[in-house]
Amino acid sequence: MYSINPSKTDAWSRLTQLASTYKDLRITDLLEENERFERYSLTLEDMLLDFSKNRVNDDILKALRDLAEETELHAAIESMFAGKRINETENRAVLHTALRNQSGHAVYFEGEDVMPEIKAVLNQMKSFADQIYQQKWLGYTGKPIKSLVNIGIGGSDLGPVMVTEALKAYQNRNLEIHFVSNVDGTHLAEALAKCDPETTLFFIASKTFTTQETMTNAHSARDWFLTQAKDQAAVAKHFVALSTNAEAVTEFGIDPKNMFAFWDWVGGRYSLWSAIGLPIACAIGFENFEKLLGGAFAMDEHFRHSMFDRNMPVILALIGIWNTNFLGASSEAILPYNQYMHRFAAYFQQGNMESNGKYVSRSGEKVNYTTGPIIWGEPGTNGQHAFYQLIHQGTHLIPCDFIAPAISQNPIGDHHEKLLSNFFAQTEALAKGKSEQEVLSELKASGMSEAEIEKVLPHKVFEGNRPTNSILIKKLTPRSLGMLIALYEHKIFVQGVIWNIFSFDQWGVELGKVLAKKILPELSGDEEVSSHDGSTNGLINAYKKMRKG
Ligand SMILES: O=P(O)(O)OC[C@H]1O[C@H](O)[C@H](O)[C@@H](O)[C@@H]1O
Repeated sequence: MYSINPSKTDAWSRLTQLASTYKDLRITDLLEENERFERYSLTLEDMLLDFSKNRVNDDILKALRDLAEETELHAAIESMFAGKRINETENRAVLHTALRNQSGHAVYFEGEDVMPEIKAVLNQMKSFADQIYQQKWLGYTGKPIKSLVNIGIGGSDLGPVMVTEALKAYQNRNLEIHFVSNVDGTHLAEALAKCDPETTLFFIASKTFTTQETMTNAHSARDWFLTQAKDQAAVAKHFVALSTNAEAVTEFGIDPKNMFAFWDWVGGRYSLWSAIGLPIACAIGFENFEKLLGGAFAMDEHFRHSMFDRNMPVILALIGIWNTNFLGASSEAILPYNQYMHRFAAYFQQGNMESNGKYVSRSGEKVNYTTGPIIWGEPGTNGQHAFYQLIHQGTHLIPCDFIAPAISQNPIGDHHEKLLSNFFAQTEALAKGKSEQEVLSELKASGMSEAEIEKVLPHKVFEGNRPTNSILIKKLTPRSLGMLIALYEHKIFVQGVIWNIFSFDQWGVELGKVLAKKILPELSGDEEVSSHDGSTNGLINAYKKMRKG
């Protein structure tokens, strides 16, 4: 892939100038512009993206689009969809979009259409998911499966957890689903305490089938199962594997018939669309899983074919770049006003931070600009009572995405109106703030003394001018969720292209893994350890003393 330093482009110089020309741009003034909302919002099906509450105007947006042109975003998009090996440091293509390609057209990788093998796995998933969803799959004693346990971590956990939680309204409630990711035995123990081996099905989800946490949990789960079942042959009815590594799956003892394959051109954090999505399909039914894929496909088409000025992922990405590189934001909050979406921010924490948390450019040099922001968030309104204080009055600029469905799946009294009134109020408050004059007249009207007013006044003033995007969807359905996820995936992709980094590798997670492997044998026995730095030796030796009880 080509390497273009964005900071050397004409657009970047212009954006730097614009940041100084427009340093006093106020969102409230911008919102006075004629038809700002109409011009600064986009719709796709039932999804509305309002980006009008940002510190951007037409000049800035134009320069941002020029930046996308100069960094050859068009070509990059085509390279991804065309199955080029854009993940260069792992020499892999990036084709999660093929997994949800419902166009009926071929997708080629190295001259071969990948769609037949994708369809074959989807069919295998369908027939399995149907049996689980309809509770026709029987365990070794003839009882139907009731508990589903997904054992996986990172991309083999966060996507399935986030989606099954988000789509709980579609779940077969006779099934219980548990997710075990942490190698902390507590995670497995607590899940197994709710399960009966006769009616439990384990999904061992690992792209590589070598991840320490997952394999440890998988072996312990199998031991737990066999303690009761006592028959190796029973494993076939209770363990399935979701992986790219057929050899390791067979070695673990899972029947190849019970393996659901995917391919090395599916990145872990982009894998919920693949066999990794099997627990989702089992929980909500395969038809709903297909609708999820369909929503993502609709966003893929929009992303691939829309002009940059009408392109939701591109707009979100460009505004993010403006906030990060020209307004100095280092973090972004994702705030869904929907309790079902409580793992959405955590999911995109991995999506963003593993993808764009890189300081080395595509040509191998250290970058001279900021790349991926820190991503975090919690559902509204809970966050309002926890961390919004800092977003409103802290010293950091934290651009926020607010997401909400118009229709609740649980319409109780006026809960939803109350929820939505907070959703609208927060973006308004963040933009507008509260001036000294407003606070002053309020305090005067309350009858407060001059001295008291002087004391509290500065604390009650809100500068405002905090940028937000609002995403409204009609209802949280498999389709709209699919669209939303793909929207953020493509935003991350666009930003990685412009920042000139490789978004699809994750070498940064390796070092700690390697060191942990080295330390593990040192933890057995009571001998003092001296092979590390003073702090690490001290900690290990203190641990050895403490564990004696
Ligand atoms: O699916 P697996 O091969 O078990 O990998 C699970 C996870 O672990 C790795 O360390 C990566 O950081 C993640 O991107 C990946 O999703």
